[in-house]
Amino acid sequence: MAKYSRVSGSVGLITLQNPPVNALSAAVRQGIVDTVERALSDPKVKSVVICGQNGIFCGGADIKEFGSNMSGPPLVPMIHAIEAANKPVVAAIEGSALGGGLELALGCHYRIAHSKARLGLPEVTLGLLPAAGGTQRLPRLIGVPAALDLITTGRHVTAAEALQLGVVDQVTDHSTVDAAVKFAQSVAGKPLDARRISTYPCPRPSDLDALFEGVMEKVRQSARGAIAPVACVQAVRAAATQPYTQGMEREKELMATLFTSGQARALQYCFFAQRAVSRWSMPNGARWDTSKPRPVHKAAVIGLGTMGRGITVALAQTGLSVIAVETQEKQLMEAKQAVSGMLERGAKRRGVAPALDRISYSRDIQAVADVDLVIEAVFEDMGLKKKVFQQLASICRPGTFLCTNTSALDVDHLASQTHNPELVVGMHFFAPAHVMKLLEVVYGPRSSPQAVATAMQLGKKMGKISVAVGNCPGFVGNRMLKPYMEQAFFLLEEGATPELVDRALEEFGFPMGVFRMSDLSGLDVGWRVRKGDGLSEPGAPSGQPARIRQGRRYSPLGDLLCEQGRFGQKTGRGWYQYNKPGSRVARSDPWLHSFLEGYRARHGLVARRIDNQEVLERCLYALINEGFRILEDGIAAGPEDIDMIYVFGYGWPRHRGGPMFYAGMVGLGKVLERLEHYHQAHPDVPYLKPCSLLWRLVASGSPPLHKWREVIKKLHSQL
Ligand SMILES: CC/C=C/CC(=O)SCCNC(=O)CCNC(=O)[C@H](O)C(C)(C)COP(=O)(O)OP(=O)(O)OC[C@H]1O[C@@H](n2cnc3c(N)ncnc32)[C@H](O)[C@@H]1OP(=O)(O)O
Repeated sequence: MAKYSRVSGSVGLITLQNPPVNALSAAVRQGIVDTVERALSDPKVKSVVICGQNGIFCGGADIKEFGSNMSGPPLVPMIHAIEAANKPVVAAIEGSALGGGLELALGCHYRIAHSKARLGLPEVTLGLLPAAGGTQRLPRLIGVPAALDLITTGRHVTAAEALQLGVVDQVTDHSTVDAAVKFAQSVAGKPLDARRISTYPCPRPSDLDALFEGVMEKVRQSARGAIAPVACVQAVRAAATQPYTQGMEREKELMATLFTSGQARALQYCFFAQRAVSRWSMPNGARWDTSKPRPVHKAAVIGLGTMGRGITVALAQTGLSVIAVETQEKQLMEAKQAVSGMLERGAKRRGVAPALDRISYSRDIQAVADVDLVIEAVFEDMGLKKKVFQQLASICRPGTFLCTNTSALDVDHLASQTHNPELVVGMHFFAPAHVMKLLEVVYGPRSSPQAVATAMQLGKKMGKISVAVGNCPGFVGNRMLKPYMEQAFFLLEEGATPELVDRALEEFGFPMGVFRMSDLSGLDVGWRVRKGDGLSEPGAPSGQPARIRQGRRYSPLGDLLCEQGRFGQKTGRGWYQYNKPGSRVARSDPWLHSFLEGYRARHGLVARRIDNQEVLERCLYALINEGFRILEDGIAAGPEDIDMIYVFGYGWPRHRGGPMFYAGMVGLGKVLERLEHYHQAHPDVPYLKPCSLLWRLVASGSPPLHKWREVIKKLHSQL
């Protein structure tokens, strides 16, 4: 909808009305067409202002409409009609002007923005391109390199940057609508020919071919198989090389391919899933909308290793007072220096003052007595964590939330060390904690809804995508990683190389394959866990075959590498070799290849040819199968939670939507059939046995992902 009024005698004021972001739904587009026509035909109106209600200009096309048959007036002719108007039209931009919202503003003759407004063409993040003339008008207005940057990254710019680039004509700190109305009065009757961006020649850089080749190369590398960024470059190239009308044709043609693509569906799913995970629920019925978080002003971090330092930085940058505790003097000094450095670098990047004085450091754990919330981040050792929790229980004032940063340990067991287990939750950060967007908030059976709500809200304040999950070994992310890595090890035993497995996964879109990732995070991390689980020697009972543990197939390859001191990048050797310890450039290692050959020979294994499809099916379907088990167990409330954990924490390519979405795209029947096939071939691998929820979903006709919760509910009610 759009409201029309006449203000200051001669200005037609059109207000977009579609809360919460004034998205350009069919009704809004119809409203704009009608009100523009009305303003242009009213002889008393000399100029027009377009604004949005509730302090936001427009969040772009209505993404919810994309899946359905789009009705109502299309954007392109609507914007052309505005640009062609014989009365000046001014866009008054408050809040956001994004996507179709900015394209609408680019069709206006003038743009005035509030200093706090943000502008951008984020269509690429939804698997699309700005197809309402954005790829053709923006380069004509601000030049090809700047337009390429905004369109291929989708980044939002501040009003100040928009002014500097020439996207807007004026920035105000006061009422944008008042400023726009005044401005509209001042330009009434003035010639408009020079204000119609589509008529501008596109500035043609002298090194056009080199420029586009360079950008295309960069985009291909960072897009990891995403098609929209490539199409964006092609569309802008059309603006730079062809007349406007032909450029618009090219824009339309490219958009037609993107619009119906699986990647666009996946990315749009991610947009909504990212928001849906904040509406958490627990199996006991507690929910985000009925649980009130408690404010947290002062927090403490215990243990200043890599994780503790990152968490301290993230809390301080959020504006909290932080008490950072490390009992070892040397560690404390090193941590203080490292944290200050991280804060200073972050502040420099964001153009703000570093939050150094928000942190006080102490060697004495008693210093945390009066904080609202503690995050324990000591070494991943249950004995040590238990001791810390016992201390915290006696030091902290009543009501203090006690959180543990653990990647796999039993949160409930830690809660039992305190007098108030309802105040205990897990906060599983990902390294580096001040950079990575994911936070798993882990509730135990005794965690109170308020504790969960408080941790979720704190995560949000820290700029994290927080996902509430139940307590089980590995929670969601690491639990699903286990079958994925296990399959990768088995593939090596059967004839693959780390290079082959990694290449298949990287071509799928992961930034790093499983072995390069393992080298980066350190092979000793998994080794320690396997030792703790009694899997790796010497915990395993003597006399059992080397490749069987606890009655199932086991690959000791990772353990054998660790026994050789090959911990990955930090030792300069792992699944690959590196120039020196700490170096990041992985090189193929002939030693590893002959080690694998020797290993196979020792165990009577005959190497066979393994192709990309098998790598993907075995690694990914085993991981997905565990995802279904997690849903079945009620550890994650819905598939969106799992998908966002994988997209934000584990490098799952966003344009593939997350593992559960991907399973739906592949077809649940196909995933089931391939798992059955592999399980028949490897009956000693329980992770390959399709779980009952997958069977049930297939039996109920493979419903779309948004209907899975109904099937899960039914399954739970029958248990
Ligand atoms: C014909 C094809 C043409 C395509 C051109 C396009 O315009 S594509 C769309 C391009 N626009 C965007 O990508 C903007 C998406 N929105 C945002 O980035 C942000 O929502 C915002 C506008 C910056 C506001 O952020 P804020 O944090 O304040 O709010 P939320 O993100 O939580 O959003 C509030 C609710 O509004 C829903 N929503 C937001 N944008 C749209 C949209 N364009 N279409 C439909 N719905 C949108 C969002 O889902 C939230 O809804 P909830 O139900 O509360 O989750």
